[in-house]
Amino acid sequence: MTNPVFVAIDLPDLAAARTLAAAVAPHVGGLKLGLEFFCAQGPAGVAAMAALGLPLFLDLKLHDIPNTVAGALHSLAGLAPAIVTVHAAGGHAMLAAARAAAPAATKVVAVTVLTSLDDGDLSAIGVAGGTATQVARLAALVRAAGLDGVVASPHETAAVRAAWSEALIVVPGVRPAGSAVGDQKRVMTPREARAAGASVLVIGRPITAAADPVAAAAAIARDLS
Ligand SMILES: O=C(O)c1cc(=O)[nH]c(=O)n1[C@@H]1O[C@H](COP(=O)(O)O)[C@@H](O)[C@H]1O
Repeated sequence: MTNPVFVAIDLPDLAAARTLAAAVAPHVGGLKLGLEFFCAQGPAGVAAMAALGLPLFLDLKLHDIPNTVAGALHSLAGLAPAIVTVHAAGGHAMLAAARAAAPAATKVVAVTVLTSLDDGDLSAIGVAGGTATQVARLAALVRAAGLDGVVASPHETAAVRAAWSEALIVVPGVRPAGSAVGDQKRVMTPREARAAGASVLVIGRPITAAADPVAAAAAIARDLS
């Protein structure tokens, strides 16, 4: 079975990112590059990381009017990432435009409710009903717009899987027992998240901030095998 872990290389420096990614590569299934790396290194940096040969998840969480999101995806097309992210809250037209603009081989997934938010945070931005209800609502919207899947926390993964069996469910908020939760609010262990139905586990600091990142990645891979 393929390793479901995409390690989040949240670093601004290309040399450091390459060194870390190359070291943990034997123990992960892919690399995730997000805003910290992209804002510092841009598409050229992404291409340099792609040269390491692992599947690449480009997490830019695009959220704008449909024309702009489509344009951003056209601009990224040469990178041909395995997965890209947009925000589900951008609405049906934006989601459909994103899918249409991305290369066919790129999976487009939409972030539902960030794993750093809880029910109180949602209420503070005017969303009533809690995280589970909001994730279910947005996952249905994402599916109707023709996307490949969603980003959701481990807490909502089983419900999304039950409602949408073929979805690519990308799951951050993953914490091996004993690792610091940090700014994440809806978390589970790697095994629990996979058992709930996750397709991809996004894991950053429990690997990258560990005293021994290679040992941390290897331990997670062993635990999942
Ligand atoms: O889209 C994401 O990858 C994402 C969505 C979400 O709701 N929560 C979330 O943490 N992420 C990303 O997943 C990674 C989690 O990193 P750690 O908290 O260090 O494991 C970060 O790169 C976040 O940008």
